[in-house]
This record gives sequence, structure tokens and C-alpha cells, in this order.
Amino acid sequence: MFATLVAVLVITIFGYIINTISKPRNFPPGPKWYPFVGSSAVVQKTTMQYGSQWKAFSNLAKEYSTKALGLKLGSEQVVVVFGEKNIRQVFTEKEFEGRPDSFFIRLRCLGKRLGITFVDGPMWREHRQFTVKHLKNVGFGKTAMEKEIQNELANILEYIEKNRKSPINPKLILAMSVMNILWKFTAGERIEQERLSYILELFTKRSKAFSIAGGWLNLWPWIRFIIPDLSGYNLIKNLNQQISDIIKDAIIKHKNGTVQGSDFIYTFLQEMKENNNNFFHEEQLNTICLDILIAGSQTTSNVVEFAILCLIRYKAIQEKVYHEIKSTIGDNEPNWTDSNRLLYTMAFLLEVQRFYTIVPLAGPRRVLQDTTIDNYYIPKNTTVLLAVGDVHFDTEIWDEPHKFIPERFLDSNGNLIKTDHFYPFGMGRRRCPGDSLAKSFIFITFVGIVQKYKVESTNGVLPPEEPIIGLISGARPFTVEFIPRS
Ligand code: HEM
Repeated sequence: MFATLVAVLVITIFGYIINTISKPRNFPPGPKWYPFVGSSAVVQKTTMQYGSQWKAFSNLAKEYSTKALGLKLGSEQVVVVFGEKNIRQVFTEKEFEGRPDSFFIRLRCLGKRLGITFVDGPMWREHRQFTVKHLKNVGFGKTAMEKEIQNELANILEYIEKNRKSPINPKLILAMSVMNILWKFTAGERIEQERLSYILELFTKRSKAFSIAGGWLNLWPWIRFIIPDLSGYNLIKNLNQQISDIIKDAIIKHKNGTVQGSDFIYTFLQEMKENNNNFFHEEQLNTICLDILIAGSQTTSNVVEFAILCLIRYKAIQEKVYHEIKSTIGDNEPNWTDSNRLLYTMAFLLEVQRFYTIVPLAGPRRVLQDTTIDNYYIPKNTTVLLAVGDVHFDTEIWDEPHKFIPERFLDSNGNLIKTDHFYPFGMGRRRCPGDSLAKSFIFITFVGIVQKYKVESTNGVLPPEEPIIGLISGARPFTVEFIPRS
């Protein structure tokens, strides 16, 4: 009897192991799968070697001569797609519209499958539509939003003026401005300064500590009980707690009428009151606010920070940008309409977003039904990541992609070229809903700074060009000197 039990146990374990290391037939090529860890060890090793998970995937894809790389990270089957054809397929076809449901994602979403970014199906459709409509109504892409951005620009300029006797690291002030704008449209007010600095510090740590696939914590969620700090678990818990507290406070203020207006929380609470819609409840409101803050804050401020980095690395280009601004709008306060006239400046900002792709690895997506990419079989529920950063450096699309050349976005008459090979905000039905806010913030803030100051590296030492790539791309810490223009 005992021997039979042992035999059954051994066969079961053996069967389980065989199952975990067997690839589905015609699955995309990639490293070997080992019991329990899949191909995680190779991915970790390559990530250490190349400095980011995106670069690791790119190099593995080259090694296996494929544009669809098949992996297993822990127990999750993952396919990373490369090349414009495959990336457009995943961005636009319905079967790739899902989001995975993993431990890491639930942790990010306060323990539930809620919000917009990490849900799919009817819940995602309804809330994405509601949020996009609201953002448009309250002024995303309109004058009201522009006014808010101009107010934040005034704060940034005041900060620079007060502190410019010493070198300035632009990161914090830019991040604070974006957060304040996002919060104004979400909750109708700014966030208290001290709280905001602390949250931004946690955001930076989070972005560095995790890759898009969630790192160790996603592979082996139980490690949070053994190394809660080292695994990043405590960091995310703390961040969630801090942001949730702010959101909860805002909801209470809206309920007792302390804050009034037409912001997102107000509109959502109205919808809850007026329509008996099961999808609209406070936990969902909480998570959408979290989605907006997480998806919109560092992505946007990092672009302006990279733009400042490029100004100091390419001095002649800085002068060209400045002269265009000066000769076109003079000392007038910049607004989004000026983007139709400041074409070299626009080309510069587009080149910044190509050269430093903020989301080089987009997704994750969950495959909703069995499908194929490049004739490889992709089973339902596979996680798909899109190597957008590779398209932005593809030599078949761009001349000398590793050089910073704003002119590549201009034609021979100096007009902006509309390129289809550029995906900073993704495309298709999951395209970034915050792109108009991001574009306006980036343009107005950047023009406002260059209009008033020449930006130089501290003590003539150029900061490193290479970004830090975790969940998103960010500049390595650097300081600059702001010298007033006449
Ligand atoms: C330069 C700044 C930004 C960049 C580069 C960026 C990039 C992206 C990209 C590439 C996606 C698509 C992911 C996918 O296809 O799976 C996305 C989605 C998203 N973004 Fe942005 N984003 C930026 C700013 C913002 C802002 C300001 C907001 C907030 C208003 C925002 C909110 C979102 C949300 C909620 C999603 C998820 C949409 C969905 O799943 O349906 N983003 N973003």
C-alpha cells in the first residue's frame, strides 16, 4: 500500500515536471525550460549582462533568430514580439486585448482585479470609455488643461529662479508638477507637498526595482514571507498604502462636499448615485485613480527630463531650439497651438521620445484565444510583451538610429513628417488615453524652460547618456545649471 502511494506520488511529480518543461507544439523559439523556473534563470542572467529586461529579450531574440521569442517565466508562458509587423498585430488584433492576472498585477491593483490598466472584457470597455469621456470633458487637450499646465510651468520657473545658484536636479520638480496636474483633474486639488515628495520617492524605487514581468515576486510570490524588503513586496505595499490614503481622503472630501467641481471623483460618484450600475463602486474608483497616477506621472515627467539631458548633451541643437522659440513666440507664454509653428522644437521632442523610448517593452497583454504570430502557435492565456523600443532603433526604418538627429522628423521644407513607425503611446484600442495631456505638458513645460534659461551641465561634466530601464525608462540622476537668457 505504502509502495503504491509512493509510486503514485513519484509518477505525479514526474508528470508535473515533464508538463512544466514541455513547450506547446510550434511555440516560438527561445531558451530551454527547466522545472519550476522555466527560462527565468537565463533571462535573469541576460538581464544582468545587458542592464535591462528589454535589452535581454532583444539579445535572446537575436540569438534564436526570431521575431517572436518564446519563454517561460516561473509558470507563466510569455512571448515577446519584435518587428513592426508583429508589434502592430498585437496592438491592433482583438485576441491580444486581454491583460494577465498574476500575483504581481493584483498586488499593484490593491489586491483585486479592478481599474482600467489591468482588467479586460466588459469591465475594461465600460471604464475605459467612461474615463476617456470624462478626461475629454474636463479639459484634456483643451484650454482648461492648458491653464493648469501653464500654472505648473510658473511654479517650475519660480523653483528654478530660487535655486539656480546651486546645481539643480530637475527630476523632482517635474514629477511634482505632473502629479499635481493629474490630481487636479482627478480630485480637484493639488497634493500636499511633503506627502507628494515621499510618494515620488517610492515611485522611483518601484520603477527601478521591477521589470515589466514583475521580477522575483511574480515568479515566486511566497518569497514575500522570507525577504519582504528585498523582494520589493514591502515597497509596493507601502506605496499602495500611501496613494490609497490620498485617494480615500479625496473621496471623503467629495462625499461631504468639501471639494466641489467637475473632477473625475465627482463624476464617478454621481454615476454611482444616479445609475444602478454594478461596475461602478468605490473600490473601482480607488483603483482607477491609482491607474491614472501610476500610468501618467513618471512617464510624462521622464520625457521632459530626457529632453533637458539632450539639451546639455547637444549644445548646438539647444541653440537651434532656443532661436526658433525666441523668433516665433518671443516672450509670450507658450501654449499647445504654438506646436504648429515650433516645428524644429516638435521634431526635437519627437526625437527625444524615439531615442529614449519611455515604454520600451509595452504590455503585458493576455491572449484571449489560441492564435498565431509569424506562424508560431500562441496558446490562449499566454502573456505577450511588445518590444516597441526595438522598432524605434530598427535600421530598416531609421537612418543611423543610434544618433540623436531631430531633423529625421522634418521634410526638406522643414515641415513635420508624419511617421507610422513610431509608437511612444502604443496604438489600437489600448492606446494610451493620457497622450494629449502628456503631449501638452511636455511641450509647454519644455518650451517655457528653454525660453527663459540656457541649460548647461554642472562643471562641464556631461551626464551619462544611457538610461536606467526598469518598468519604464528614466534618466540617471544628473544636475544642471540654469543660466538666464539675457
Ligand atoms: C509620455 C507619457 C506617457 C507614455 C509614454 C505612455 C505610454 C503608454 C503606453 C505605451 C500605453 C499602452 C500599453 C499597452 O498597449 O498595453 C499606455 C497605456 C495607458 N496610459 Fe499612458 N503613457 C503616458 C502618459 C499617460 C498619462 C498622462 C496618463 C493619465 C491620464 C496615462 C494613462 C494610461 C492608462 C490608464 C493606460 C492603460 C490603457 C488601457 O489599458 O486601456 N498615460 N500608456
